[in-house]
Amino acid sequence: MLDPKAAAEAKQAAVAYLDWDLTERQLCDFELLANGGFSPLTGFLGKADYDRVVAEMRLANGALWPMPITLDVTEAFAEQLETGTRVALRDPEGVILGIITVADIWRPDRLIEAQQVFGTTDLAHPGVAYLMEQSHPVYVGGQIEALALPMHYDFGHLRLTPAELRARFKRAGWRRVVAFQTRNPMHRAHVELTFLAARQTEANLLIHPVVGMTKPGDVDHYSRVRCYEHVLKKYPEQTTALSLLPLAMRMGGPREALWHALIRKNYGCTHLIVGRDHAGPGKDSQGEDFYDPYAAQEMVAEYADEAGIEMVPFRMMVYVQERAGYAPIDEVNEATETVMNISGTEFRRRMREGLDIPDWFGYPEVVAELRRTYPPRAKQGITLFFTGLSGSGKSTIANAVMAKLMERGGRAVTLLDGDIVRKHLSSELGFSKADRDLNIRRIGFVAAEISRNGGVAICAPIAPYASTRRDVRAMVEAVHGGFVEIHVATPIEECERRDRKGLYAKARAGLIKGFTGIDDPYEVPEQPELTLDTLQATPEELAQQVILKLENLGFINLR
Ligand SMILES: Nc1ncnc2c1ncn2[C@@H]1O[C@H](COP(=O)(O)OS(=O)(=O)O)[C@@H](OP(=O)(O)O)[C@H]1O
Ligand SMILES: Nc1ncnc2c1ncn2[C@@H]1O[C@H](COP(=O)(O)OP(=O)(O)O)[C@@H](O)[C@H]1O
Repeated sequence: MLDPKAAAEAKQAAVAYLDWDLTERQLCDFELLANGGFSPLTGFLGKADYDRVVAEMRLANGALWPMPITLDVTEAFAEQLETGTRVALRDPEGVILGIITVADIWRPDRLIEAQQVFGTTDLAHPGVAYLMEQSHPVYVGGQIEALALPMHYDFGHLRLTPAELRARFKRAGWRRVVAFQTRNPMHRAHVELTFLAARQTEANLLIHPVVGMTKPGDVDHYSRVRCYEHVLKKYPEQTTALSLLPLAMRMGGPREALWHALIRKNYGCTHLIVGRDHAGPGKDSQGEDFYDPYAAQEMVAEYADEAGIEMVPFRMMVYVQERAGYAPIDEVNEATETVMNISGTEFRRRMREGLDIPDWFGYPEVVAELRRTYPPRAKQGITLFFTGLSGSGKSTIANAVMAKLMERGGRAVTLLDGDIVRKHLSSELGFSKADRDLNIRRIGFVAAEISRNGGVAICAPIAPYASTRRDVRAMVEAVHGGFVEIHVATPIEECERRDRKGLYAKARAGLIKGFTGIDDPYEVPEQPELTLDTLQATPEELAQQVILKLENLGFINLR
């Protein structure tokens, strides 16, 4: 980090530089480059460092470093760069955080990078998927000058930098510190295993959860940190600390575990707990593990001397009924003792369905916290997404469903009818594919916000393209809302016969071009939650079908 005077001068000079808006991942990487968490790195990797890191887990000078930390940019941006160009790196609000002096510009072979770093090119691996689908094609390497650390307004008191944490350990006389890495909420088993690890290594304990980017679908960090704060109270204050790590994980298994060890060393730790399948990416597209579950432990143990930090293997802790307490699984006699455990998948299922979580598994405060964040379906926000041809009956049925939901009460209901949206939100848009897609994405954005806050969004556009509908589903599900796609499957002949607005006649006469179903496509939904036949039932009956489907899916509780 530059001192305040130098930073002010650098900021002045940066007015003349090119600007790059850091992506979410780059922002995380920048923070650890700037605060020393990624020491010995002092910038985004250049070509020679990158090549050797990818091939051998070492920088060009031989220092151990397993993960490529690169600044990926677009082709258009790269065209403006040459060696020596200085670029201002900005956060999403436009604040200049640092300056990179470009040393290398190259186009990496991302298949080779994926294969070497993750051992696979399978897109089911989140690290590979990010590399292939989200990262930009050109890499830029160079030293950075950091002017400021990214601003965080949440949990500021828990975000200690490496220097701050080391100083804290020093003040407290903590010479041995074992770090616990996690991206999940902590329950009793985690507390027991960290206790055990700290006791066995005669070390103090740092709970060091990742709050940068973790695996897509993980519990968001706000909720997790509130859980960690509850859990912290279970530990003796004198020997336990909690601090948040703004790392962007790659889910890279063994390489990632070694990377975690080097980072924890920078944060002043002497030991790292490495679990079974540490930083594991989940299952591959064949349903198999990507890595041997113990490869991460072996990797960290192998390089422990060079990394300057010891590996503490995490032993799976299970609840033993006869002991009314936890024990490492390898110390249990399964012939005479009853072992109990709830897997992560089973835990999530119980939360989703509002089922009981026993006290032996979770702390009631933590479970209550997670229930607030992940309400059961009957309390979740939902998006009802009607799709179908013009005149198929979307608005009519949507209005009837809205009335029935309002009559029940409970959730706030918002109707985003095609016509209303076209008038207010998308008034400047026409009916080209690009305009229709943008229109639907806007509806999706609003619906996701409504669902995020526990309401019901009823959408009724034509939405003719399957991929756009899929994107909207993903937007809603990303904020833990329920998505219910309802195909109003009225045949075109019937829509045309009704021709409520006279538009089909105009389209047939060639007065409207690109009319859906006439000379513009409508992709029939392949797996909607519900298909409605308007030839066989009245709007009222169809609305009632929608209500029953919502009950069947658990989104409303008629009892
Ligand atoms: N070219 C063309 N194709 C289809 N529809 C047309 C077109 N031009 C105007 N309209 C009128 O616009 C309404 C459809 O708007 P949407 O926002 O639902 O369409 S889309 O989802 O963005 O494709 C649609 O309203 P609904 O009848 O309520 O579906 C039509 O009245
Ligand atoms: N079973 C039915 N369900 C829905 N609408 C029907 C049905 N039978 C006839 N209709 C008529 O079809 C027309 C559908 O128009 P609308 O709801 O505006 O469709 P969209 O919003 O899909 O363009 C209305 O005039 C409605 O009265």
